[in-house]
Order: sequence, then C-alpha cells, then structure tokens
Amino acid sequence: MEDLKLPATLQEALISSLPGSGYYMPNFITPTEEDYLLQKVNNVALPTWKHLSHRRLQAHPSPLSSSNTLLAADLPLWLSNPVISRLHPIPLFTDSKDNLFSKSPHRAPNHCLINEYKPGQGIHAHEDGDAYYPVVATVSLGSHIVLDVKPKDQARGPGWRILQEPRSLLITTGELYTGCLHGISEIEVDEHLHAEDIANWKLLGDKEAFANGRAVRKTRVSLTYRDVRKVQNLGKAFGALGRR
Ligand SMILES: O=C(O)CCC(=O)C(=O)O
Ligand SMILES: [Fe+2]
Repeated sequence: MEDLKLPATLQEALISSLPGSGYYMPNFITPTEEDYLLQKVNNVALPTWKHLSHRRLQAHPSPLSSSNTLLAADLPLWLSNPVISRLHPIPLFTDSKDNLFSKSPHRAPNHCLINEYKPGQGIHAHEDGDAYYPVVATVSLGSHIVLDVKPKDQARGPGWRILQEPRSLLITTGELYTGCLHGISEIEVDEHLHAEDIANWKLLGDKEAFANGRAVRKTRVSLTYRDVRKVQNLGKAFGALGRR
C-alpha cells in the first residue's frame, strides 16, 4: 500500500517565506496515481493538444471562449478523482468548516489546464488574470520543476523560487496570485537548489534528491485546477430562446 501523509489542515502546508498565500504538499498523489494520470493525459486524441512554441497544452472540459466564459460541463472523472476529491476535505485550519474553494464562485474547480514541458521548455513570466477566482491548485507529474515568482512591483524585491517535486501539489492564492508574476525558465538543469534559495525547502518530501543542489529535468506535466468565474449553460440559453 502506498501511504500518503497529507497535512491535517492547509495551514500546515503554508510556505511561510512567501509574501502571500502559497501552500505546498509533497506526495499529494501516489506513484501509481501519477502513472494513471500521465496515461490519461497522453492517451487523449492528438488534436486535444494545443501546440505552443515552448510547451503544449490541453484544456478540460474545454477551452474558454474569447470572453473568458466556460461552457458548462463536468470535468472528466479522472481529473476529479483523486485530486479534487482529496483536496476537498482538507480544512483551512483546525476546526474550520472552509476548504480552499469554499469562497470561490462554484465552490470547486471547474476547469483544468494541462501543460507539458520537455526539458528546456518553460513559460514566460505572466499572471493568470481575473477569468479565474484567484486560486490555482497545481499537481506536478513526471518531473520536478522550479516555479519563479516575482512581485509585479519590482521595488518589493527579486522574488522567490518554488521547487515542485513530482506528485506534489502547489497552491497559489491571495497576494501570490494577484500581486506577483510566475514563470518557468527554459533550461534543462535546475541549479542552486538549497535551503537558502528555495522558498518551500522545509516542506519538501525528499530533500536528499536535491542534495547536490542540481536536478536534471525530465518531461513534466502540470494539472492546473481553477474555478472559472463565468460559466454559460447552453441548455438554459436554448431554453430561454424557446420561450420567446
Ligand atoms: O505548469 C505550471 O506549473 C504553470 C502553468 C501556468 O502558469 C499556467 O498554465 O498558467
Ligand atoms: Fe499561470
């Protein structure tokens, strides 16, 4: 049996050295679940992938419209379970009735963007913007990667580096979502992986794997779960037309 040791509350997973709210949980899924999810990601029909110059991506249940609206549909079961079902019961803090998505418009993620990066690929510094409620929960599959975070206001300093191990969950919300940019550099080897350089060092699941301060990247897939604010229910839209 592959045992998971999840924190009892989100507070226990807080990356305390960051300016706003970031949470990190190593080993959020098991190696068996990681294999299963990678198989699901890789077995989609080829046109599901959108090819960008430095990564490729899938959007589930579908891409957003040009007005950032999601057509109402459920996430596929393999994206809900085990990730959302495991995150849902974790309270914000002891005795809290709230979880990560309690205050989001749909009280749960309704969208998942899946990115794939080969070694040497990445994503330029950007913000995710207000199409989404400001919470992103990201599961990493297949490889570690380093997320670079920097304040939009450069006067507030150069920023932070978050090391995401394979099978980990990273949550960015609050000031980290709204006040910072995030990106992944286009390199094949991550270096300077030390306690002083990595914001979530204390929370890592396997510090030994980074003992020499460097790690060669493999292909990494990220499942990024969000709650899209605007959802359009086509059934209802057609119903309204029919009544006219
Ligand atoms: O792959 C990641 O962890 C980050 C992806 C990202 O920033 C995005 O999809 O907006
Ligand atoms: Fe992003």
